[in-house]
Amino acid sequence: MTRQQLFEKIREKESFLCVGLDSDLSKIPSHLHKAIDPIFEFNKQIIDATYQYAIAYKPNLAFYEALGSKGMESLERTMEYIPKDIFTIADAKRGDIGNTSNMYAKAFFENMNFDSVTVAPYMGEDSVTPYLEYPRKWVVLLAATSNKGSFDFQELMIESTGEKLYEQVIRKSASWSNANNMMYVVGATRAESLIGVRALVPDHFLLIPGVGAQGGSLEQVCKYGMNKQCGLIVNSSRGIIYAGSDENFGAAAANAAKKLQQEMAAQLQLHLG
Ligand SMILES: O=C(O)c1cc(=O)[nH]c(=O)n1[C@@H]1O[C@H](COP(=O)(O)O)[C@@H](O)[C@H]1O
Repeated sequence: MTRQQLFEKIREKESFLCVGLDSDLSKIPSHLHKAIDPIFEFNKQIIDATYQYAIAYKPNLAFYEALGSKGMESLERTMEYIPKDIFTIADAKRGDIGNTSNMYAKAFFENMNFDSVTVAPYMGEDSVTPYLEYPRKWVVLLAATSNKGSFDFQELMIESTGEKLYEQVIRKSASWSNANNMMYVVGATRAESLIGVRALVPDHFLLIPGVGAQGGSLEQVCKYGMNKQCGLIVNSSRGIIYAGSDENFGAAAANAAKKLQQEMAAQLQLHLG
């Protein structure tokens, strides 16, 4: 999917909502355990319930890998089920030497047909560029993450440049070849960081996790992070998929997604008209 197609989808649906499929056997409603593939059954009903409000789905690989080959089958079925006009993010947070990254890129882009994959920048340019060689596919690079531990390294000041480490990550990676195929992760829990991020990458899309269960503010994220093409994909996982815990979980998820979508429509109106 191209940047323009993504923006058109956002306009059409008046939404920049990504539903995170962090689907956990211990949290899904108990009646689903009777199904042949409970995780797929759960995802299917979540997708049916939220599709009209969302522009993206983000399966978090940890939740599937934890279940071994059965989990990978659930993921494959889920990927087949997600409508083709929806942006997909493999939340895998990979990062390795170049020839291994080639294999990860093949796995996520060719084999599983994801539109994008989350990648950790710690190993530098040659660990990221293999993913960037795929036209219409995206790297979502971790920059300023939403968790408390993000302060351990990402906020460290680099004396020679006077910038924080995560700002260096963004500045440097934005100069790599095919960097147009890059998005950056910035946590909603640190919305004010978006001012500096936007100064570095005014046009790139940003993936913003951390609204909902982690308490980030959508309004603040839009105030500091929205650009002329919206430029934001805001994820909520637990706040949507576990909004309900019984047979009516689909309706509860739909309500939670609709509420966020309506807030997003108002923000799009406010900032883009
Ligand atoms: O890369 C991510 O998606 C991610 C980055 C980050 O900084 N913080 C973060 O929470 N995430 C992911 O976003 C999702 C957030 O889930 P909820 O807190 O339940 O909405 C999880 O799948 C996390 O792994």
